[in-house]
Amino acid sequence: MKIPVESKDLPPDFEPTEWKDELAKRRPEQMVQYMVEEGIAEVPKRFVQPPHMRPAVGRRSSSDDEVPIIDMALGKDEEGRKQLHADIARACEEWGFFQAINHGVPDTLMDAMMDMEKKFYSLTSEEKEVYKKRKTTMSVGYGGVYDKHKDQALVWMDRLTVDLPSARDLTETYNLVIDNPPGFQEVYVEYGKAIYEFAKEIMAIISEVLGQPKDFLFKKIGDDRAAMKTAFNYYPQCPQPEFVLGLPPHADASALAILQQGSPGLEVLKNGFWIPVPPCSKRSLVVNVGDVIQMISNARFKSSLHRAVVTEISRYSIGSFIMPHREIYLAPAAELCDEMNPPIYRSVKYAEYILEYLSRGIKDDLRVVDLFRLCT
Ligand SMILES: O=C(O)CCC(=O)C(=O)O
Ligand SMILES: [Fe+2]
Repeated sequence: MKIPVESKDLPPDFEPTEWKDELAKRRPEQMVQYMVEEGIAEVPKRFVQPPHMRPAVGRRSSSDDEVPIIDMALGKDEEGRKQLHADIARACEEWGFFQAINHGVPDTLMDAMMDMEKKFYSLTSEEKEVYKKRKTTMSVGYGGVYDKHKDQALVWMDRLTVDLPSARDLTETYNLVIDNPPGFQEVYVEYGKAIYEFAKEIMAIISEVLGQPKDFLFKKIGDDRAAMKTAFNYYPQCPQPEFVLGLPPHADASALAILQQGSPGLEVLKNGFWIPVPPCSKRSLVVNVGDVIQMISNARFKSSLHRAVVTEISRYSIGSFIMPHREIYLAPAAELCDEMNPPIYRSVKYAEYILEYLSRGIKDDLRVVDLFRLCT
């Protein structure tokens, strides 16, 4: 199979995009996987979360309220489609999250991608380090995340991020090609396309739920200039999981996120409690609304805070983010606003939004969308 876009060195006058700060180029010995393989018995101080951030705080104990599970196969006939629309509307309004089953992404492709992720993390440190040195235009590469804010604890996670060449502005040709482990890129090209198609289907349904044509949301994020990147997250086993977080509470800056998880670890905040979202079947996909859809829908659909906790067992997840083109202006859609429902956000260029998102870190309760709220 042909790999569509080659990795190249960047020209000397190249201006990196705003996403460049998302992945931190940690030294090899600072990678979580490396530390764990060296056999540490205690979590280094830089990774210890302050008491109010630790995983046990605010975790829901009873289990009466669960993230909705939505059967995409309902959409096959007219009656079922109405039900599917109603289920997705409710999930996006109340939770901003749902788990999808019968979503159409082939089982074999999901398994193959997860196997490739595991193979990637089984490479030697030297082999993985190659991907820190390759230059790219987006936040793609290999490293840690959220390292920029010195007053915040480091996260117990290593990440490899790639982007889907067929879903991006082709003027940006410096994407990361993974040539080791062999076959990774080929599997990703197929997997990424299938996930992207699924995400477009969800956006079409959300558009119809909003009373708009199917391509409404996709057009709002730039049509063929929209992008998708995929993060291969690795949360190595932790000797003291009660002190750390794999990912601290955050809302996604994308339009949608689609997550494949190998084992439990994801939690979503609802009514002040952290609610675990374990995979509801071996190949379910978690779908969540990001800040972009919250803004376009004028907050009808919620981009909810979520986090990843770690355990004594290693965990892998694969998160794909559908994002507007950087030049797109985000704002509540005029079609969805009127006198009774005036826009609550001002318009902002997506590139500017990302700069804000990355400069804030995750220290406090501030939601980036709130920075663009209009005073009423
Ligand atoms: O791995 C997970 O469970 C969560 C990943 C996530 O929220 C993210 O990558 O933004
Ligand atoms: Fe997330």
